[in-house]
Amino acid sequence: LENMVVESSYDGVPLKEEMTQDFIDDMIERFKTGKLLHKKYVYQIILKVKDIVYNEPTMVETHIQSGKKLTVCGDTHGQYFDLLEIFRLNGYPSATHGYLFNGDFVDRGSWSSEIALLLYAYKWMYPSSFFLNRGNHETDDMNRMYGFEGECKHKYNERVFKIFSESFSALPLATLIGDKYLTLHGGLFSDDKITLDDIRKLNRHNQRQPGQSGLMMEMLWTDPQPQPGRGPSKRGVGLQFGPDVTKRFCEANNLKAIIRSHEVRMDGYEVEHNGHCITVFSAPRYCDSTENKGAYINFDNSYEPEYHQFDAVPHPDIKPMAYANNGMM
Ligand SMILES: O=C(O)c1nn[nH]c1-c1ccccc1
Ligand SMILES: [Mn+2]
Ligand SMILES: [Mn+2]
Ligand SMILES: [Mn+2]
Repeated sequence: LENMVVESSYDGVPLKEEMTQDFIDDMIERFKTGKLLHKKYVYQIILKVKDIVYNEPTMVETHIQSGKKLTVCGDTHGQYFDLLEIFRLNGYPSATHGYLFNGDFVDRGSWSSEIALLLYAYKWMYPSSFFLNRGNHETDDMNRMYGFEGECKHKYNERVFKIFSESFSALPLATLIGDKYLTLHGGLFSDDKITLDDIRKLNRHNQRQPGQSGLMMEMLWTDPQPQPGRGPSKRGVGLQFGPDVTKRFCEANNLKAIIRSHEVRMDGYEVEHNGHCITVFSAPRYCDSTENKGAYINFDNSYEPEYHQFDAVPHPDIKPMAYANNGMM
């Protein structure tokens, strides 16, 4: 990596030892116009963020200091122009304005590498106020089927996908906000006795992919249901959990609510389970087809959720799944 040379013909801002606002600003514009980053910088960003997130706990804990803000976003699914719309409406990430992206950054939408690299650049720039939870689409099986692997190979090369995959396996699985809100991509568990400590103690590094059972799979795959108790998942993996499951979990762990994503909501968000289960989804007009809004949630140190909805914005004429290989390899 060190001895890779960036040709003098490369027209982008250089990246040296540290991430800079200039590099990020230039990157945002390059991606808007269909340009790529130099592979040297792509490797550098992914490997740096893999190192940062690898050393974070499986459940990251953060508190919001007075005068600061934290915005929680859900699935973005490669919809780069809609991600920029969030920043345009709500403010770009900064030292006083943190963001938490709650999984499913990639797949489906055809600007997945742009989203992943921009989120990673911000994680490098603001490692203690910019947070990333792993989603079920930060996994090899989904990336093979739903476009991210094909997009990486088309725009960069196979090695870029491989190191993205390694970085996804290093991502935390949950982030606790102010000891009050547990954020995770999917939802709760088949076992009522699971506590925050069990999540803290989960060693995510000895299991790269979530598999078909266990705590990691359930955190990335489960969905809420209106009926009490537990039910079968419509997805063929995981389960559905009812309002009583959520109530017991929040009471046992002194939480106000869980904040999860993983499912489209027509309003971009939905407060369910008597307020103890919040779904936030940030990919408006999902896959250019569902007429859903996107949403994000702003918190300050009052820890009162402030819900914001937003609409999809125009994007260059590249369809969703443009680089998917329809499962053939
Ligand atoms: O791609 C999606 O919509 C999605 N987002 N989270 N999980 C899924 C999904 C899609 C197909 C099959 C199973 C899960
Ligand atoms: Mn605390
Ligand atoms: Mn999703
Ligand atoms: Mn998902």
